[in-house]
Amino acid sequence: MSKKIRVLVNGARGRMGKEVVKAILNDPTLELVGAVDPAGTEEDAAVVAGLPACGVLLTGDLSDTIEASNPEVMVDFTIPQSVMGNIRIALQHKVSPVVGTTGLSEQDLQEIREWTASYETSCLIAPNFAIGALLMMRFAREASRFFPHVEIMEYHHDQKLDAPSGTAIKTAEAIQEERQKINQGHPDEEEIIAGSRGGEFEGMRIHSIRLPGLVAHQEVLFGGLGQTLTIRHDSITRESFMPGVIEAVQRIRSAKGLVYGLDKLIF
Ligand SMILES: NC(=O)C1=CN([C@@H]2O[C@H](COP(=O)(O)OP(=O)(O)OC[C@H]3O[C@@H](n4cnc5c(N)ncnc54)[C@H](OP(=O)(O)O)[C@@H]3O)[C@@H](O)[C@H]2O)C=CC1
Ligand SMILES: O=C(O)C1=N[C@H](C(=O)O)C[C@H](O)C1
Repeated sequence: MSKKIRVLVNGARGRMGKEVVKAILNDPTLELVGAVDPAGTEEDAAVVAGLPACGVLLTGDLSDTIEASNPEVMVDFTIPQSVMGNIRIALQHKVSPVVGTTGLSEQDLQEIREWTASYETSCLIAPNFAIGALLMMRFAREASRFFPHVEIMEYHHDQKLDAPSGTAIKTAEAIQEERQKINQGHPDEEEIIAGSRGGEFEGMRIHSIRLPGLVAHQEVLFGGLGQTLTIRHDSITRESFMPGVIEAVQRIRSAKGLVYGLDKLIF
C-alpha cells in the first residue's frame, strides 16, 4: 500500500472539524497528524469527535503544530476572520490547504493566488464539498442560458457567521458567466422595508434565511413565460460534505496554484 497522506485539521472542535476528524480516521489512505482549535485543550481529537482515542491531541497554535507534526495537507473549517492567516501559515510551511471556510472575497482569492505562486504550493478553496451542491451549481448555470431571470434562496442554521453563503456566491458567479446581462424586476420597484429584495449580485437577488433546525440548503429559482423552474439541494447532515473533503485531500498535492471550487478538481 502507498504511503498515507499526512493531514492536519484546523478548527477540529467545530461542527465540521469533528466530522472531518472522523472521516480522516476512517479512511485507510489518510493519517491524522494534527488537530488545532484555539482553546488547545489537549483532549484527544478522536474522543472530541465521538470516537475511541487516536493519540492526536488538540493544540492551540497552527505554526507550532505544523512544525511538530509535518502534515502535507491542512483541512480548514474555522471562521472567516482567521482563515486568511491560516492559509498563509500553511503555505509558508509548504502545506497544501483544503479550505471549506467561507466568507472570502475576490480580493482574498487574488492574494491567495499570489501566495500559492510565491510558496510554490497548491491550495483548494471550496465553498461547498457536497457533490449534490456542485451538480446544483452546474445545472443552475446551464438553466440560466434559457431562463435568465433568477433568484437564489439559501437556508442555513442560525449559528452561521457569513451571509450570503459561499455556495450562493459561487452559484451567482457561475450563472453570471453564462447568462445574458439583464435587469430583473420592475425598474421602479421600491423597498418599503430595507433589504426586502435581498442582496444584489450582477442584477441577481440572493436571499439568506437563518433558522435553528436547518443545516445547509439552497434553491435556485428561475422564472420564464408562464413557467418556473426550481433547482434545489439539501445537505441534511454534515456527512454530506465528507466524500468531497476526502477526494480533495487526496488530489490537492497534484494540483497547481489556487483551485477555486471542488468541481475544478474532480469533474
Ligand atoms: N465548504 C463547505 O462545504 C462547508 C463550509 N462550511 C464553512 O466552514 C466554516 C466552519 O463551519 P462550522 O464547522 O459550522 O463552524 P464552527 O463554529 O462549528 O467551527 C469553527 C471552529 O473553528 C474554531 N476556530 C476559530 N478560530 C480559529 C483559529 N484561528 N484556528 C483554528 N480554529 C479556529 C472555532 O473555535 P471557537 O468556537 O472556540 O471559536 C470552532 O471550533 C464556516 O465558514 C462554514 O461556512 C461549513 C460546512 C460546509
Ligand atoms: O456554514 C455552513 O454550514 C455552510 N457553509 C458553506 C457556505 O457558506 O456555502 C457550505 C454549506 O452551505 C454549509
